[in-house]
Amino acid sequence: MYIAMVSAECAPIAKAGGLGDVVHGLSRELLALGQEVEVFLPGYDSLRHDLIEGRREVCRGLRVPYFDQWIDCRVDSGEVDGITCFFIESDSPHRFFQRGRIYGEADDADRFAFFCRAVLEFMLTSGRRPDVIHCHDWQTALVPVLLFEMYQRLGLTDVRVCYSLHNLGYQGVVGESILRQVGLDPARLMTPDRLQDPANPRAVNLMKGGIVFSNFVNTVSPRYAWEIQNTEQGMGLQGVLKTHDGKFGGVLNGIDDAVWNPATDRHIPEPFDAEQLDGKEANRRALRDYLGLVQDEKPIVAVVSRLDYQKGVHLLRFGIAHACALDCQLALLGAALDPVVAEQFRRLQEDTEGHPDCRLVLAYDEELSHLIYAGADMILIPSIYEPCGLTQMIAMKYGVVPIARRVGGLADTVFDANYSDRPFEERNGYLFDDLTESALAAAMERAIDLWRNHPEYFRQLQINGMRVDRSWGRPARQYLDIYSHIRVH
Ligand SMILES: Nc1ncnc2c1ncn2[C@@H]1O[C@H](COP(=O)(O)OP(=O)(O)O[C@H]2O[C@H](CO)[C@@H](O)[C@H](O)[C@H]2O)[C@@H](O)[C@H]1O
Repeated sequence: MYIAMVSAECAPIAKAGGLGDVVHGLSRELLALGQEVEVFLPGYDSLRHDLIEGRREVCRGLRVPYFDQWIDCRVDSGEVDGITCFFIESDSPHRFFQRGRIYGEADDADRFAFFCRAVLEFMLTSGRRPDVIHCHDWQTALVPVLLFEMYQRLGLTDVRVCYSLHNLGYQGVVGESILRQVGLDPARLMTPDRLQDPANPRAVNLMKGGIVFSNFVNTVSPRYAWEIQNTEQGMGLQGVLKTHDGKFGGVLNGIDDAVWNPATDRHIPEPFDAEQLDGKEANRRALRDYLGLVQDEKPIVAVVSRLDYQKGVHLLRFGIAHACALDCQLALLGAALDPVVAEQFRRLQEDTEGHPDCRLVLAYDEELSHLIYAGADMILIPSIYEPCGLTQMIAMKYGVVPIARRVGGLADTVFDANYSDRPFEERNGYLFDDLTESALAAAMERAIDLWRNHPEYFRQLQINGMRVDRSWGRPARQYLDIYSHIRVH
């Protein structure tokens, strides 16, 4: 089968968060299963060019319609970890993808709408006829709309679309001129059963369009699939997801075990695995040295997160203080896009400067994240909502015990040490329900108490988490079933 991944991110060359990991890990696994996979990305200037092999121009002067004009594009191809990627760059004063970063620009919707039209135009003119286009999140939601409203008639006849929702907090709600930009007719599409936003009848909801026009829609865990159909977590899209229930499901993400494997990880000083957990000790020491924490036998509580509303930033701030109050060591690695949140954490960083047991690194640093996972004992994940969450899965692979809120994919992967109905061998962390400081504090106290007073049980929790197969094998086969189900032949 020929699968075209269309995405705003692909790790490690263009990653802002978990979406990049998923596109990379799933594509690699599909290739390993003998499928033909190509990934289509914007040609950002911020791409990690050093990690792209054999980059070359494959198309110049691709005319992509834009309102009643067109913009010339250039398409390059290159290999990333054996995956063939195409990079679409616009040659116009808009400099859509020459902004030094992936997201956060005032015209993000225009940029990605343009990308959607450009990808289809490239497929059409280069003779590509994927069996399935797999799109991700709001940025690529216009692909199925354009395909069914326009490109099927132009020649992409038997192409079908699988659309994955990674985060309903970003739906792409914008003015209707976005439709005119890509050549679609607002009068036809601005209806309650198509692209009209459920809350604002004058606005377009791009994610809703992706849901309506795709052949199959999934989100990234079964629990989040249920939550977004049945609770406020749907953020206004509950109705449309219910309407399209027959083509909707949850597929739990995997993690790439070539990247996230403590036995082979090149970024950590001492390899270890579930059978040789003692190897973790050298990594704990290395982490303390790297961050300038004192070498003291205290539990290391970590945070590795985008510092975003979704991740429960107010509880993270409380958790940092509480870990210190409980005489633990604290290592935070986080980056904030929102200036208010960035300022809050910058102040916290200032306040904790020089503290022997507390270090906040406010940056995006992939390598340091490996060392933190390898050295930490526990990780805080107090998310307000969590479609799947890779952090807890990576952490557990490295013998880190998650302290997480019971939502979305966290509820599907973390099983409470004390209160789970699962056998002890499957329990691997601590959960809390209420979005309150006291609920987080109680879970932290249970975890820290076990670490201090029953180290042999704590070790067993670590091992339970490490033993679970979280590779892409199973999810990739589930996606293949979906693709086979929707493809034409
Ligand atoms: N400052 C930093 N430095 C280095 N690395 C950092 C970092 N901050 C975060 N990371 C890394 O980024 C990834 C985060 O993945 P998540 O799935 O937890 O979150 P995200 O919300 O971005 O993804 C969204 O999409 C994914 C994929 O579907 C869903 O799992 C998730 O629930 C949804 O919110 C992890 O690999 C983590 O190690």
